[in-house]
Amino acid sequence: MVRVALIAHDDEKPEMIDFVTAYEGILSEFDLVSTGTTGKRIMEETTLDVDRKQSGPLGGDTQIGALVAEDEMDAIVFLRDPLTAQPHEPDISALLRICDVHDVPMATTRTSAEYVVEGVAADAEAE
Ligand SMILES: O=C(CO)COP(=O)(O)O
Repeated sequence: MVRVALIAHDDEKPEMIDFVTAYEGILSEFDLVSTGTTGKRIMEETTLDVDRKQSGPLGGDTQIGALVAEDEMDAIVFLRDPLTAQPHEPDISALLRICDVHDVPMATTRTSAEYVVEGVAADAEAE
């Protein structure tokens, strides 16, 4: 099963909902994990089921980073707000870094999210 994390900062949550709605068919085949508020929104507004971790500022990015470190994630969609400083910036940087260390693809924009999700779906299909 393909394992994908879905994370969005507040300004990007509408974009995340739009993205997961458009890709609901593909994403419904995946094991999904999310930070707290993003996951709540996704479950309220789509039929997708996600494993909700803590909200980002309370450690959700760190929990997802731990899954990456344990080789339990195949891809991350992280729609970051590039224009607003976050109180938990060190946690966000740590998640980016651990994805680099383990070569786990991370998409930080809508278009890159489409490529990454389509790519991991195609890989799964080929296996
Ligand atoms: O802050 C976040 C990621 O850094 C997202 O957290 P929430 O999904 O709980 O809003």
